[in-house]
Amino acid sequence: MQSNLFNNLRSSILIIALMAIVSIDALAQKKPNIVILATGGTIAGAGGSSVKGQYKAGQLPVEELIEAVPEAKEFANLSGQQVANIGSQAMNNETWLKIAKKIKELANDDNVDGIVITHGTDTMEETAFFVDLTTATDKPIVFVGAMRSATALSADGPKNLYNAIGIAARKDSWGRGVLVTLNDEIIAARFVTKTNTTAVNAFTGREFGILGYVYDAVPVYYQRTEKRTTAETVFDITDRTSLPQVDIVYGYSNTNENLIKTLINEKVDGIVFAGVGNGNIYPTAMDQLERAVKQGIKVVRSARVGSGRTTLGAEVDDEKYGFIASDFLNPQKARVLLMLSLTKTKDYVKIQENFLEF
Ligand SMILES: NC(=O)C[C@H](N)C(=O)O
Repeated sequence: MQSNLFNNLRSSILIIALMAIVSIDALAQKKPNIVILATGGTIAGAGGSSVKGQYKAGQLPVEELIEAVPEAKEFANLSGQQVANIGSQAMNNETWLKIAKKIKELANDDNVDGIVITHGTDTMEETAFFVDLTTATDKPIVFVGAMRSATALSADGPKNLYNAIGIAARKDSWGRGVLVTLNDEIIAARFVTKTNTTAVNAFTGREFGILGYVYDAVPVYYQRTEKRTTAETVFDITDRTSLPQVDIVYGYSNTNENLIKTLINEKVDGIVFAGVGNGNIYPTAMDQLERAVKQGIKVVRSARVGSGRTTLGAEVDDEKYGFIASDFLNPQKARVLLMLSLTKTKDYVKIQENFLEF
């Protein structure tokens, strides 16, 4: 009698244990839900010939991009949403806000484990940095593009997308800020920049390199950025319908100061000067930038050089003129940070702090 009771108890414990193991196993095998947000670009581009360079960006819908990587369904549940279908040379504030708001919504959705954004490469670094600074989440957000159109011979888009989905699907990618992947490399949105007009290895992180590689959709990381990204951001665009007007003026020998006069007349909110060398400025342009600051326009000194730091108060006395030094941000990225800074403050000291922290 007693041994019967003991046997019953033993078999029920066994059944419960077995059920627990089965459900833990099912949980472990649960595929992550990855959303692909498509915005256009060469990755969705199509042309008349597979061997001629001519094509049009932003032609294929997101469903076709997903159909090109059926292998990714082995490790992720995929769904797609079309936010835009443009060449990224046509990217604007309105679409930035649309993309950033959509990403924020998905990041707050418990059913979403990672987000992949297909985007043209021309302005990818700007959109990726904008999203990096406006999405408070630890979930993986991965930008991906291609240098060859979807109809080109040896198109790089499908492999890049397959890798991007793999990056977004892995727990290891959480809390690393917005990531960009092309050509098997993973680069932080904060540092990534396009440095080649046509090559498949068009992107680099300059002196900060890559965060890791992605082999057959499995990311391997070697470092992380110390800069404040995603979860550590202070910027929020949820309620915004527009952004401050910030323009870039390119520096060169004999810079035409009328370009700056025009911006002053237009009452822009900020000017990024892509200076020569360490952000240096032609004398008559300097006079106009001084005038701009006096009229309440925020001026950031960056550099046209392509690498290196634009340092505070080296050949230009920034404190005297109220200029902000861009540190390691290139002009187009300095523009993004100045725009977002201006949504929070007009204090140039605080804006300078942002350029050292973000
Ligand atoms: N490779 C590319 O994606 C270039 C294209 N013009 C774009 O930015 O949309």
